[in-house]
Amino acid sequence: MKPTAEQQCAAIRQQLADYNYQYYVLDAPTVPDAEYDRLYRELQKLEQQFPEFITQDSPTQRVGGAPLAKFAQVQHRLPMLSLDNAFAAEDLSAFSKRMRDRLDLSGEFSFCCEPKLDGLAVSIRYENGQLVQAATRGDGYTGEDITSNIRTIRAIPLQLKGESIPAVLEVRGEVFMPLAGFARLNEQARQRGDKLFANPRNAAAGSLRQLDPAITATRPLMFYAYAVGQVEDPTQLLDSACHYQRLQQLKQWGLPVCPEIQLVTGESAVLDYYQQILTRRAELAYEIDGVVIKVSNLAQQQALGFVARAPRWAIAFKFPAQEMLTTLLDVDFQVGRTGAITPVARLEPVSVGGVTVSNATLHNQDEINRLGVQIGDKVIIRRAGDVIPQIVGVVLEQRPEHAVPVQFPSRCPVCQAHIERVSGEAVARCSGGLSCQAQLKESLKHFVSRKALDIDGLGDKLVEQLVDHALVKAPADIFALDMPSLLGLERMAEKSALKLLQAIKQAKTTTLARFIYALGIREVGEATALNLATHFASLDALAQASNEQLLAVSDVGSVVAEHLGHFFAEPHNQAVVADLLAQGVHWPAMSKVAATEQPLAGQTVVLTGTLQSMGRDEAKALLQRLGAKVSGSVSAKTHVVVAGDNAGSKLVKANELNVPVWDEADMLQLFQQHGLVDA
Ligand SMILES: NC(=O)c1ccc[n+]([C@@H]2O[C@H](COP(=O)([O-])OP(=O)(O)OC[C@H]3O[C@@H](n4cnc5c(N)ncnc54)[C@H](O)[C@@H]3O)[C@@H](O)[C@H]2O)c1
Ligand SMILES: [Zn+2]
Repeated sequence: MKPTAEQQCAAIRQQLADYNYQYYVLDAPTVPDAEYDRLYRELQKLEQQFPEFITQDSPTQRVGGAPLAKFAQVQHRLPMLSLDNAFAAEDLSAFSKRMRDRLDLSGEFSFCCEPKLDGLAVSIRYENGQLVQAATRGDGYTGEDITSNIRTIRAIPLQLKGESIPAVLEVRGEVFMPLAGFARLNEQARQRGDKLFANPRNAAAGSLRQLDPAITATRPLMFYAYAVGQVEDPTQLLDSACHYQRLQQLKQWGLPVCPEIQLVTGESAVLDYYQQILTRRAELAYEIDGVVIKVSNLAQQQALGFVARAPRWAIAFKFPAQEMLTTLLDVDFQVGRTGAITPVARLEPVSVGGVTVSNATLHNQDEINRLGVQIGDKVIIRRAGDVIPQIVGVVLEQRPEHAVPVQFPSRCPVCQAHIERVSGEAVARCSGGLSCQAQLKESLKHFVSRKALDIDGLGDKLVEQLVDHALVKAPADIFALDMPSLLGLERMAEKSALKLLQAIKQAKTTTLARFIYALGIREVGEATALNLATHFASLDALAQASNEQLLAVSDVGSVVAEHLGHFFAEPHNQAVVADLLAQGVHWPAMSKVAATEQPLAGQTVVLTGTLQSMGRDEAKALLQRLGAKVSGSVSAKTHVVVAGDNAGSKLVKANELNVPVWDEADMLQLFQQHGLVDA
């Protein structure tokens, strides 16, 4: 039987009450705000249709949650209310129209536009400029006494400064946790194996509502004031001000106020503000979930007054939610270049922060265990700023009966080799090496990439085809490719095959640094490869280097040294290298310059423009071997500027300052003289 409207209302109210309790009292919500908001709107709609079913305790009529008994209680002299929400421009026009009708006004409103900080509301009471009490919002009428905790937040003055401070001033604002602090706090918790905070709001609420203020003191909390509550002020300074001016006044008394706040006229300016803040959302140091639009004129505010749980003169214009609920459809296991197995969540596509998300990384087995996630679960996806989407939680209450635990494979899904997990490391790896097609493909993609051997026209798709057709089983096979084998591939015409063979031939001439990088040794990036090349000057010297010799290279620590040692000790890798050399891969010989032979010692050199014979980094490394300090900007202290093609302002500056200028040939000549490159 279909439930009646009254039963439906009751069921939603109960569900929202549970969510409220988890969110406000426990500081541990189980569903994203967007899910709460969806259900809330459903209730609002039902209640609009059937006003007879509205109850006093409906979440649409009340604010927040009951204060925790473990804190002393504080009665708010003026209630601390919530805000109505707008989700689209239409909601904003409706808001303006409602107010205009009520006030019988035809002109535009002055709106104070403020970021909607995602933290928790607090009230701070100053008497004669001294902080005497602080409280949470609680249920809007009664809050929790958190005075000692608030006193630990350095941004909040204990004593106001300046002139005409009211006898009593109740400041309202948001306590929140900046994103950097949130990331740090969670990283520490992860290292200790503790539970993580789902988002900065929960972290702020959980940190502030501690019985022990010493704990609060260690948490990176911040505060911005956004309103004035009760005032007793013989000078009546605040009475004649508008809301925006009041905030400016609070700032003068030493209270932090958000610098993004703006006073604007009319609705279209509000939309501009919304857009502008939305564009900059990811740049802000703290999380916001929208903007708050307030009528700034206090007489108008007064005339508009309040409804059940929110003022009529303000609205929260929400941004697209950064956390959404969706379903985990499956987990795939991807094999990376070094064999690392990464579980990837396949999700029911969902729009998060304005972008459709259908995959999210699950990192590793530890992460899966920590989340306790099962296939079929409802999961919370978070996508904040440019950070890749994450699964931050599971809604256990909504786990379906058919949910199945995620089975981490014991064999590589591609080559069936054993998966190894080094104790103390979170990563599991396929032990197949280059005999694993997945690792082979990723290694080859790396091998031919721009900063490695840089083979033009050998893109990812083609690499996969070459491996799938068994034309390439190791990097050296690339150099054995010929016309007939290439023409056997789909969509490969003679002309492009010819071009590709040409590019492959050209790539045989490379540099030692590129070659080392191309080998894909773990944690040996471009910069490290270059350092190794300049330091050892030959592949043999590098391959035979002892651990101590490796550690002597700048940028090489014990982990990298160990990876290098392992790599070159492995017969399989020795064969890969030998085959490449046998195929004619080569590079200009480099001789090690004796330490005494440093003709550029003590000189500052600036490189500018495009070089023809080598990259900027290579030139820099060679200059450094000759003793030069390579700098990025030209000054009177510069000894030489090396100008390649299209040199611009640095060359102009060098000429202005009479700094000697070399062209590329001058530099090459010096390198040749010292045997750094072939003549
Ligand atoms: N996930 C859950 O289970 C769950 C449960 C309950 C509530 N919630 C979330 O909380 C919302 C309701 O909470 P609420 O009543 O605190 O309302 P709200 O967060 O939507 O808006 C009111 C609050 O905004 C804050 N605020 C931030 N910047 C402000 C500014 N410049 N001026 C004025 N206020 C500012 C204040 O703390 C104020 O109390 C819901 O819409 C939902 O998103 C989620
Ligand atoms: Zn494998």
